[in-house]
Amino acid sequence: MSEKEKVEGYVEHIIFRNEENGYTVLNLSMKGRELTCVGTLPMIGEGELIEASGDYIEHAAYGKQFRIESYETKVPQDSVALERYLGSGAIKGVGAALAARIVRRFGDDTLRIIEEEPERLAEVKGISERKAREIAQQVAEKAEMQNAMIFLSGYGIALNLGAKIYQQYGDNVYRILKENPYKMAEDIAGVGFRTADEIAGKIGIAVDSEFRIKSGLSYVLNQATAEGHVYLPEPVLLRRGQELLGVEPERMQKSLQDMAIDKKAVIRELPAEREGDEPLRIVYASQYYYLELSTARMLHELNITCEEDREAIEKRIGKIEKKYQIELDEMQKTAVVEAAYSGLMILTGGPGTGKTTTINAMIHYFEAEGLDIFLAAPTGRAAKRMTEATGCEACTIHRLLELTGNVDDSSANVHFERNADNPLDADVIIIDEMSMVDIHLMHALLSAIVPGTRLILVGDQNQLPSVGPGSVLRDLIRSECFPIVCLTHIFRQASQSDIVVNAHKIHNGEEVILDNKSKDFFFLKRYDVNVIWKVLVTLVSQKLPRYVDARPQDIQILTPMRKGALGVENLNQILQKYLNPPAPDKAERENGGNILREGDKVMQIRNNYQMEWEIRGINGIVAERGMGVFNGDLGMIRSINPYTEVITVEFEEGKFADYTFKQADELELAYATTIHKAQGSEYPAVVIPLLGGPRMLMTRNLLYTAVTRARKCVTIVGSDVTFQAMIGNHIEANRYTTLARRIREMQEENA
Ligand SMILES: Nc1ncnc2c1ncn2[C@@H]1O[C@H](COP(=O)(O)OP(=O)(O)OP(=O)(O)O)[C@@H](O)[C@H]1O
Repeated sequence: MSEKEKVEGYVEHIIFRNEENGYTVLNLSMKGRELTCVGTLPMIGEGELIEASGDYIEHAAYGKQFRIESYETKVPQDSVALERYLGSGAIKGVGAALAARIVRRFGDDTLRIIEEEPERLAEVKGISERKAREIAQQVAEKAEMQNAMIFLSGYGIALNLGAKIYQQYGDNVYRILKENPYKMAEDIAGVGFRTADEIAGKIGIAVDSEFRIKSGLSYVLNQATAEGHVYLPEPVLLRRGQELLGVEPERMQKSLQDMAIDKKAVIRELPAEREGDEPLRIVYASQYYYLELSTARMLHELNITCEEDREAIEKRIGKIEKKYQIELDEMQKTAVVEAAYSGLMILTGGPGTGKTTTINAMIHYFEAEGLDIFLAAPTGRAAKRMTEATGCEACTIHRLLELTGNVDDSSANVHFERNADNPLDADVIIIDEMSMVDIHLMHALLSAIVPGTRLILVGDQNQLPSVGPGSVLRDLIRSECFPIVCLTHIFRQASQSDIVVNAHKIHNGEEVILDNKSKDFFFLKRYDVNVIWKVLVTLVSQKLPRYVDARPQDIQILTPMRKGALGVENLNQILQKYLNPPAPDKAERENGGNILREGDKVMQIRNNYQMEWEIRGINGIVAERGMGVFNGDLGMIRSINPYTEVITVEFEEGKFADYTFKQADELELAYATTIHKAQGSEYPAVVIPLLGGPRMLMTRNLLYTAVTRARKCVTIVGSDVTFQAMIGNHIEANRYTTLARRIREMQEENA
């Protein structure tokens, strides 16, 4: 390895800094000479003196630069530099003028005074004794932090991570790292088991250390929830643990017991499936055990029967049918009766079986009773669809529960204003698209509902399960503890639609005829990726917009995967190239390796409840303002302004939202999206490229979800073999959950 070069100088100017990873470009002033340096220096401020080592590199555009690998800040020695350092903003409450006065008073002795006799700073006009102590403390803290960073970098910890670790532990950092670096995985966002394990390896923590095993097992349980499981069977946990840690199962079992004693894990037994077998031990990360348990308890409490006269209910339904000129079939009527009777009821059914019609009848029924009804769905798009279908305002469940604070994609760490202390003030709550609700959200929802409020849960249990852990809707149905109405009849209008008919066939594993005689279901057999790409472009840009009378951006390509030739990432590159190529009048912005360009179709990829939008009328006058752009919302980039660093996106209904360049990572090109992402959404026309893929992914369920996203037309482009294989592939990624069991236990206990 070549000898590292060393440079020393003052940070003259910070040219650029990426706040997320601390990557910084700065000008270093070195005895009259200036040098551009680059590197990870998250905490360095202008005016600070640093000694850095690294090497010189030649950048194609910017010329000679110094690449910093490691550095140390130094306290400046001469009074001019010291004045600069103190006044640079590095010390809170000391500006340039005050720094000048301090240095004028103490000259070259300034530093010694600050370190050894800080009370004397009060001799300077404008500095009280208290402030003198504060300044001294800050200087000392900076020095301590510097030492900690040097210590951490000794274990290969990058500076930005080091800063986070130091922020969390302060002076305890030395003790914690030497004793149990795995604690970091629990305490610090961005440090997982693997990072902690790597550091532990360098520190020399034993492979079979208790801390390591416990942290590893917690990590495995956590990973399992990311796959949708709520618990793991002990043998699965130990096997995965062994793969991760390289430790024998017997050794891990002991740690597992300790975790249970420490309430980090809960161990339970499931009765053996076959007589004579041992019961199966299962392990939960504690919070999930209690999530299920209290969800089951709250469901049980809501599950009451209202005192209503069946005949009177049916009479009222009759009146509604007359008034709204609908004729409900027997099952639909039963659903409305059950809804009137029950504290909690479930309505399920596939596409076109009349769920929406039934919801509408329920709404009319309860409205006629003078009851307050709230409607909600798990995603913004699903809520919008519910609003359109019912003519009543529906919102997201998060909004219903008045989410506050920071939102990430998981529902795990969010705070809701509506909860057990401040429950929802409604007589009836109807939730649509229940298949997308995970155990966290269900728990939060139930916490905000008091017995006496009717809860009606509507969904299609054959859609893909929720992204988050649990399979709530299915478990509720499986428990057989609640009134359920399952609609199965496909109504006349719906039965003329091959989308609906084929969706049911796919679900039942029946053969789908691909003769292209349909008006709304097409299959284009193509087996060459290059050809498929071309077909997709023509379909989206020319054929389908005409066929379904929609704009090209309303045609949605849905693909099973993110990676690969027909994955989201690649398809978006190709479609962008053809549908929205670069042009001199179209501004662009690079975003995480991709280009965002004026005219691009984009998707918001996380819920942002704080994002402001406005609907602009003629002449740009604002007609309406609001907040919130949601995961899955689709829009078009209308402008990119490099000077104000703003990207303006027009979402559906003419809602304009301004993104700063920093917020651009909430946007993704959306010519193609994954089928998973499209859950709960509908589009006029859907195009599905299919050409092989992993068997675990290419399931009947996935195809069913994709097909049922289309309102007017489905076109599948690719291999009929893959298509048929998907219909035949009924493996469902089984989720380890015990909600149904807990519900039944709750019912038995209270019987
Ligand atoms: N009782 C009924 N009599 C006649 N037609 C009906 C009846 N119920 C529903 N329909 C018709 O069947 C079609 C599908 O109904 P609806 O939209 O309520 O079903 P859905 O289950 O919500 O479907 P999807 O999940 O696909 O939105 C609609 O055209 C609707 O008008």
